[in-house]
Amino acid sequence: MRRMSQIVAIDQGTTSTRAIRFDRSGEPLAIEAREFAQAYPRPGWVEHDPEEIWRDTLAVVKAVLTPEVAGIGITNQRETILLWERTTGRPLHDAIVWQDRRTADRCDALRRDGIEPMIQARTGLLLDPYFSASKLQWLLDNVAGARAAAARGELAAGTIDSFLLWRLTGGRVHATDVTNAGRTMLYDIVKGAWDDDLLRLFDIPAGLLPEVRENAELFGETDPALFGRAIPIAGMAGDQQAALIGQACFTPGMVKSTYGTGCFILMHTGDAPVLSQNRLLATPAYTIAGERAFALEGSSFVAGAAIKWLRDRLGLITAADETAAVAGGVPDDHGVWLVPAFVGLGAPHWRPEARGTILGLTLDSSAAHLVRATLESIAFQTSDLTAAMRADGAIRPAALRIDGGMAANDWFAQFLADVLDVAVERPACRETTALGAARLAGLTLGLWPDLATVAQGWRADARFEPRMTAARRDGLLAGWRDALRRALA
Ligand SMILES: Nc1ncnc2c1ncn2[C@@H]1O[C@H](COP(=O)(O)OP(=O)(O)O)[C@@H](O)[C@H]1O
Ligand SMILES: O=P(O)(O)OC[C@H](O)CO
Repeated sequence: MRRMSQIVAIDQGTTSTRAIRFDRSGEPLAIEAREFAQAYPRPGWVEHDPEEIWRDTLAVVKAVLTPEVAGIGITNQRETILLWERTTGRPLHDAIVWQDRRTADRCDALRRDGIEPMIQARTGLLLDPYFSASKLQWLLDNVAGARAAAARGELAAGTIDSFLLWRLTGGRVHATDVTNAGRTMLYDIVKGAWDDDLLRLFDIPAGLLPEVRENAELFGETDPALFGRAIPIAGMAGDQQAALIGQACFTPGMVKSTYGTGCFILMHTGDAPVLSQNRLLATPAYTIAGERAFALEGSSFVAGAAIKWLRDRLGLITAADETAAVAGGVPDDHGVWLVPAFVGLGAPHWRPEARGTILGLTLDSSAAHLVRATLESIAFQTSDLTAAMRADGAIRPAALRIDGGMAANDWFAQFLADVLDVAVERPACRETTALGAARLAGLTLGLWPDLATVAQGWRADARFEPRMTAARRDGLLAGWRDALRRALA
């Protein structure tokens, strides 16, 4: 019999569902991906069809699965929430996606009631429709029959990890992990438990929620009817925390930034949460073998989504990877500024009502200037987040480790290093999020003995040193602040 020494990671992201098979050295051997539909039923609303996500998950896992696979790790877009029937597994409604702003008024009302300090102290989060709690309350209040069925104990709620785990185990396991629980706004990250006061505040019956587990443990086994055998599901984490693990940021002060649909920068802060004074989030980074780690997070909602918008809505490019050459083909942005507040602004502003803004157009502004301004804006947003981290006491990191779809863009990576005045490193394995989920499952199954061994497996393939003059950097950042002020006005 061949040795089972490979792991399949399921990476259920905002725009695609992927499965990647990794070998014992953390090398990706096979990858299968499916893009899926984004539904925008009203302005500011974003939904996903859970059945489509499930079909894609099955298809991508089947495409990469071999007899050598010892286990599965799951990582997922965070906060996105749904309700399903316990008996049939049938979702009651489309999943409400993390970008969805429909509960902005509810969050405003709670802020006016002075609830935010209590929420921050317990959950590390700030009052914003981004998190799951107000979305779950919306589902219970607006889907016909949902509240009554929940009261009868007929429903389960969960983030996408939890839904996939339920389906993969044939409806036997209703669990989540500490990183996903930490994004619901219903979980006390210090006590490590669902919070009764928050459940009451959002009117959510405790019986709806999954059991919360550590990140590297046996969550269950796949229903043999799905893949022909029972495969252990041995690791789980939200995608940004999985990327932190895939980037081997295991010691306080290490920092990674992921540029997928949005941009999420996480700094390891050790074994206790650091509550931000500068509108960042404190969030569980991972719990492994009883050891808890926390992170300080800056979340901005739009990164690659802006590139997708240039391609799909404006038609200025035909493929995302054209943007590097287009931006590099003009000497500067020609005074064009874009503030990518397409779904409001996340950290450190938290303004759900803000909308995208373009400034500084003249008759000789070109498509290339707008493409360049879009890439620049994503680096400027990162700069605002690292400035907030410094204001919270973080020391300047030795380097910023980047990943996600946009990290492939050399022009962007160089501009980011220039604007931050920090070296930017890109790992050899670009599928960092999936690698993190694979590492978790491999730790459970004994493929890797500990985090130190995992850290030895991290390699950079490119390093971008800052080379912009301070005067130019300061000028650009002053221009960005002015554009932001106008977008927020
Ligand atoms: N070379 C590139 N330059 C800029 N953006 C890119 C490039 N390649 C991919 N992207 C963007 O990255 C995003 C996809 O990244 P990915 O990490 O797969 O996202 P997600 O996990 O959120 O679905 C897309 O929005 C795409 O527009
Ligand atoms: O789909 P991504 O990779 O942009 O990640 C989404 C985040 O988890 C949202 O919090």
